[in-house]
Amino acid sequence: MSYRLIRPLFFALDAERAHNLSIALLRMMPTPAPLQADPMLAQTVAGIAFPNPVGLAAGYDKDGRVAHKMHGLGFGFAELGTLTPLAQPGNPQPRLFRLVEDKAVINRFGFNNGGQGAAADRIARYRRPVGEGPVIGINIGANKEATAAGRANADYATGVTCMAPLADYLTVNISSPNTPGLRALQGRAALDDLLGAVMAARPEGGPPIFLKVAPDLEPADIEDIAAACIDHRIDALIVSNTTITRPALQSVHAGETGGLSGAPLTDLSLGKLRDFRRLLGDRLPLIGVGGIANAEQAYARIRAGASLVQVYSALVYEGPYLARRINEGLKALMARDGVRHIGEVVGIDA
Ligand SMILES: Cc1cc2nc3c(=O)[nH]c(=O)nc-3n(C[C@H](O)[C@H](O)[C@H](O)COP(=O)(O)O)c2cc1C
Repeated sequence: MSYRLIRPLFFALDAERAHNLSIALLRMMPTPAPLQADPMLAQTVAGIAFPNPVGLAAGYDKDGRVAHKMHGLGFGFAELGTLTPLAQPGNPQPRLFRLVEDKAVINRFGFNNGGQGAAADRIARYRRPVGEGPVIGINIGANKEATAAGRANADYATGVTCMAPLADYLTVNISSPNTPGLRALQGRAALDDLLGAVMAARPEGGPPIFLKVAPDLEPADIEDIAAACIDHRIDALIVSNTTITRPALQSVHAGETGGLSGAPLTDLSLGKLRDFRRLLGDRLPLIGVGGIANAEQAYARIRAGASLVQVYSALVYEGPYLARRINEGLKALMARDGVRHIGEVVGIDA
């Protein structure tokens, strides 16, 4: 059935209920056969073979309930989480808002999740050895109390130890705006301590470590983060999380507190990706996320320096087959430009 017909039913529900319904529907879907690598789109990034460059961004499947089904919708990889060591309820509802006129979302979930232990048991049931199943990233964060008490680093180290055996890659998320104090970890001294703790916790032969940053960064922050990533041998940088800024918005929910994502984030995220690419060249793979809703935007992000892209908010507006459409569209754009493999255009417009 076309998503255009079902969308009004979802939009009639409160946004968090609609989200939970979509997860419930995916859980009922049989586990799909492995996705074949697409010869034009497949790439190896940070040592991982990605069948195509379009991934599911963190936050949709916080507890790892459906990450192993997303390749059935055309996603080349799925990032689950953010998971914290201990379960926590997150902020009071309502905490998720659709800004329909703006094709945007505001959320202030605050890392609601069932904790890493429960998720680890669940993921272990569907996890396949590297190369035999879907590419799964696990995004880790710190509990609210630990962050408030200045013990966030220990939580990240715990996350690495607990989740490394189950992940193709781990993402250190220091960029959610809904845990007070979390984004302060992006400062140079704090980041050095954090990344030191994370890399020390990574087991021998463990998965690559990615770092996910906010779009609300000054040029000096960007320089510090880039330098810290190189110093600590981070494997890839994800740019970006949601913004706490409010570009001109139409929707009645524009004034809600939280992180803004979707269409109003496109240019901001693209700009920050360019800034990182300018500093880093091809020394560190970049993953572009923020306001990507079609193949043209994905292609622009890749040409600006992203080896891979991720989407979340646009799924709300465009439906579950968005990844498949972006991949088809990417191939059409590449054929138009005489490009035979996606790797040829990474950073070509940087
Ligand atoms: C409802 C919602 C929840 C999110 N939760 C997380 C999260 O737990 N961890 C994280 O790293 N990013 C989270 N994000 C951020 C997304 O992964 C992504 O970086 C951001 O939304 C920009 O992409 P988009 O414009 O395609 O949505 C969340 C986004 C939304 C909309």
